Amino acid sequence: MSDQHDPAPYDALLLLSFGGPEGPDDVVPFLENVTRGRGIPKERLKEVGQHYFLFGGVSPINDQNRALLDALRKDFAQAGLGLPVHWGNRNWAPYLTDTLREMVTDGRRHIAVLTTSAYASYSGCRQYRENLADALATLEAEGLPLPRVDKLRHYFNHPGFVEPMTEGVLASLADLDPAVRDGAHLAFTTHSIPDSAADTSGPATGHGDGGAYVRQHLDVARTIADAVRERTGVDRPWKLVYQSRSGAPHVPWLEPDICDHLEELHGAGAPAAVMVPIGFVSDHMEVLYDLDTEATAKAAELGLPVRRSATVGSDPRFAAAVRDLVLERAATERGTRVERCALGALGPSHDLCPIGCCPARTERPAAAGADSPYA
Ligand SMILES: CC1=C(CCC(=O)O)c2cc3nc(cc4[nH]c(cc5[nH]c(cc1n2)c(C)c5CCC(=O)O)c(CCC(=O)O)c4C)C(CCC(=O)O)=C3C
Ligand SMILES: [Fe+2]
Repeated sequence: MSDQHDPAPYDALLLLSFGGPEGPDDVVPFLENVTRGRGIPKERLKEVGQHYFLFGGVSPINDQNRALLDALRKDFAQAGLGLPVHWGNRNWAPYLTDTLREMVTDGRRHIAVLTTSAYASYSGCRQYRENLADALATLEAEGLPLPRVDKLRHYFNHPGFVEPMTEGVLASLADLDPAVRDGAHLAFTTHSIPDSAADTSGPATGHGDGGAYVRQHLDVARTIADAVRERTGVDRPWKLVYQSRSGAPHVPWLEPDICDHLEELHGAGAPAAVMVPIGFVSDHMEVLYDLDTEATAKAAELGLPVRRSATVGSDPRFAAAVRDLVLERAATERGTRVERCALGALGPSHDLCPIGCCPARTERPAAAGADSPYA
């Protein structure tokens, strides 16, 4: 971890997230926000709406972000870091534009941004950068001073993100019947995205073959599988699989789906499986419905014992990792050399997305990258 304690030049941290409905009346407008201009079939929207209604129209994601905010504030205070932490979303209140306006009105001028997506991809990275550009354009039109916004690097391989998940897998294994524990397979899971989006994820130099999105997930999966093998003395088979597919059926998305994978494992005689949601930062609806409800029901139907391991959520080690990322980037911005923590084989990700990183289908302004129209 970085031993610097100076957040300068930053005067605030912005937690930038997805947002979710907080009651039944929010569900349809939320889904309209998410899918505007994205060509999602009506049938899929109806189905996803039902997932939310099953939980009273409330996504857990907002409370999980509130808990993360608390954890970050507590961690920063304990470390003597006088950095205010704010929160804004892409798709629901508190909206990013409103939060950024408030921050600027309060005098914030150089803001570090943490997104609740740890990996490269259009949805997890550039789209947030586009949201930042849109918000800056609004403030500009309102005649407000523009802050500089710096997006913190992808943290998929930061020990504060990976290690709590490794412990989660160990806990899930311990929770399985000893008779099936050693034979349990590890099914690492993440959000499916279109093949085309995966292939163009990350810097242009690494495009093709699933791009940075797949490579980064494979690296985390291997790191966790290796650590679990070392800690348990058992070498378990593992695979990276996908969930939460949407889009039109004729468009190829990353496969296999977790449910198909469970079926295949069962067919091949696997005695049990642990589903490890490495693609997600908290137990939001994609975890609660797609894994804990749908995939778990599928496993029960098959008679395959499964457990779903924990996401980092507001784990204090994750909060400390965020502090490390802020201080690391602050030191870099000041021109100081600094240690950049990373597990696995890929090394620390870039600070500034290069031109052509995770391109959009239709090019739009994106902030906090080499192609940003803002300083
Ligand atoms: C890579 C990725 C992440 C992980 C990174 C990250 O965390 O950012 C993620 C997270 C999330 N996705 C979420 C919800 C939804 N995603 C949708 C649709 C889509 N996601 C996509 C990708 C991702 N999504 C894509 C390519 C689409 C197709 C439409 C498009 O190209 O934009 C839809 C529309 C209906 C549907 O088709 O499912 C919904 C409702 C929630 C909130 C959950 C809650 O409420 O608790 C979260 C955290
Ligand atoms: Fe999504």
